[in-house]
Amino acid sequence: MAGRRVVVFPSSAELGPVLAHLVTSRAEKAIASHGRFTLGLSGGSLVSMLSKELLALPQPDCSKWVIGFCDERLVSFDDPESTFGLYQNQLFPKINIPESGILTIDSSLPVAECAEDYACKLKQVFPGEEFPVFDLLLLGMGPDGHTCSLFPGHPLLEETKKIVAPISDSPKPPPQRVTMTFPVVNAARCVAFVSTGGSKATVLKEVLEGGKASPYPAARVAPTSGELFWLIDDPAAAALTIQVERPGAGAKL
Ligand SMILES: O=C(O)[C@H](O)[C@@H](O)[C@H](O)[C@H](O)COP(=O)(O)O
Repeated sequence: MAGRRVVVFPSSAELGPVLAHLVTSRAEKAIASHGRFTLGLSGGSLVSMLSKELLALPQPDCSKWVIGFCDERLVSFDDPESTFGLYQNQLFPKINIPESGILTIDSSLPVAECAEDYACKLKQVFPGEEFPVFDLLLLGMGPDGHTCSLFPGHPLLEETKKIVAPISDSPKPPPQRVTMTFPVVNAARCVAFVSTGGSKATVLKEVLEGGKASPYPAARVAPTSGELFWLIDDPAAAALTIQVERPGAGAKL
């Protein structure tokens, strides 16, 4: 791992622009080095924060972006629970990303087939790679320490072969989902968690300070050779005793 950076902001208002800059700077770097930018998105509060902040920037050229989903709920795209549906409402039509650059699940399939179908789509985009190497994955963390749809104590935490796995007993509804597995998450060139709010403070302390024995899935995110950022706000950081970065206005990561 290139080293973990825990970066604390007073609130989402200061965090958001730094997140947007992280995305566009990693996009520029990736396109310059290998001609495209592969980005994995998560749901939750990230959707509105990222959409708002990216749209506030001078329009980035997204024609060479390829977007996938770190996890997705098995519901139709017009269901308010669909992560793709939320981004489709708030972001995608407003940036110049080609439709072919958005890798969606086929929610009409049964969950196991849906996971296989999504894995095939990823393999086509990352031919020849045992595990897809995304340029940037944006992750959230639930108050139970889950990330993607990888929940505490679930057998999927031990998955080492599949790149995408089905889950039909998600403790958080909706129960049927597909999720990237840890080998994919940890193969990424850069992973950034975005976690805000006081409800995260206790679990965040366990995840960041609990060492290797931590039972929380988010603590297992440790890119093999990529960067790892935790972008958090003061309420989420309230219980931390480790050293953190507190960037000033206009900071760039
Ligand atoms: O599929 C889901 O259930 C959500 O996407 C979930 O995994 C989310 O990423 C975390 O709960 C963090 O959400 P917040 O950032 O909104 O706290």
